[in-house]
Amino acid sequence: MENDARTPVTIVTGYLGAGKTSFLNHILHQTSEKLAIIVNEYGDIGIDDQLIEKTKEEIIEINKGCICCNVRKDLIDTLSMLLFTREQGMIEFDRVLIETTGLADPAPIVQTFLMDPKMIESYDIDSVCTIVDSKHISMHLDQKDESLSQIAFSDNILLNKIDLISSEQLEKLKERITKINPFANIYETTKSNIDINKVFNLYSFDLKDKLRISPTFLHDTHHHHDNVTSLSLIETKPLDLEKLNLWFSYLVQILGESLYRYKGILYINGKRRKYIFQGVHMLFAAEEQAEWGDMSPRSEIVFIGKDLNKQKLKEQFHKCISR
Ligand SMILES: Nc1nc2c(ncn2[C@@H]2O[C@H](COP(=O)(O)OP(=O)(O)OP(=O)(O)O)[C@@H](O)[C@H]2O)c(=O)[nH]1
Repeated sequence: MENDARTPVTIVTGYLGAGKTSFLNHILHQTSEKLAIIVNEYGDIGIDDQLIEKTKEEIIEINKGCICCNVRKDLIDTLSMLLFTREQGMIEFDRVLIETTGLADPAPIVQTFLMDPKMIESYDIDSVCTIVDSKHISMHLDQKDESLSQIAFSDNILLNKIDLISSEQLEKLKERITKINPFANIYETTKSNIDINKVFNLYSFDLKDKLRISPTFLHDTHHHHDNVTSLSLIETKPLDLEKLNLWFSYLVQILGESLYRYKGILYINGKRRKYIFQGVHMLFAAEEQAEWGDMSPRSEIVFIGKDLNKQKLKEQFHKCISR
C-alpha cells in the first residue's frame, strides 16, 4: 500500500489438487516483486477430528477460551525469522505469499495477521485467494467444512479447471459460491491462469473505502443447503449508534465462532460521516469515514457465517433503527 512500510501478504488456499501450484507459477512468471513463499505443510495428513487437528497447532486462546480466534505460533516464528534476516541484509523480499495445504482452514492464518502486535506492525494482508477445483468442489462443499471456510474467507475465488465442466455446471457453481460469499471477486480459469493485477494490491482487509457491497448481492438467498451462507441487510433509516454497539458486542460474543467475515457501511443518526466496520470471527474493527456528500445515506451490512439465523438477525438489526 502507498506510504505503508508494511509488507503485503497474499494467502493462497484451495483444496488438494485444485491448482495452487499452477497459480504460483503464473504469479512468479508475471511479478516483478521479490516473493518470500511460505508453504504450509501442517495438517497435511487428513485428520477428520477437529480437536486432533487443533492440537497440532499452537493455539493461543483469547477472550477466555474462545477457540475460534487463534493465531499460528509456527507461522509467527517463520514470519519473524523472515523479518530478522531481511533486517540483517541476508535476504530481500517485497511480499510474502503463503500457500496453505489443501485441508487447512484459513481462519487461524488470517487471524495471525490481525491479532499479533508484531505481525500487525510489520505485515498487511493484501488478499486471500482461493483456488477452486470446479469439477470436484460441489462434492467437497457437501462434505468438508474447510472448503466452505476457504470460500467464506476469500477475496478472490478462481474457479479453476473450467475445461472439465459444462457451461450449465459453471453457472450453477457460480451461483452456489456467490451465495456463500458475496464479497469475493470470482474468476474463471484453466491452469489457474490469472492476470496478477486482479489478485495483487487489493488490500481487502483495510478499512479505507474498500467496501464492495454490490447491489446484486444485496438480496436474500433461499433454497440451498450449505450451512455457510451470507446475509445482507439494508436500511435507509438512520441507526442508533448505542444500540448498534450493544448488538455487535452481543453478536461477536455469542456468534463469533460462526461469523466468518462481516463488513458494513452504516448510516448513524446525527452523524454526517459514514461508519464502516469489518470483522473476522470475534475480531472486529470500526472506523469513521468520509461524509456522505451527494450520496443518499443508507446502511448495508453483509455477514458470512455458519448456520445464520437470518430472521433473528434481521429482527435484531431492525431494532437498531433510531426511534
Ligand atoms: N484439466 C485441468 N487440469 C488442471 C487445471 N489446473 C491444474 N490442473 C492439473 O491439476 C493437477 C493439480 O494441479 P496443482 O497446480 O499441482 O494443484 P495444487 O492445488 O497445487 O495441488 P496440491 O499441492 O496437491 O494440493 C495438475 O496435474 C495440473 O496439471 C485445469 O484448469 N484444467
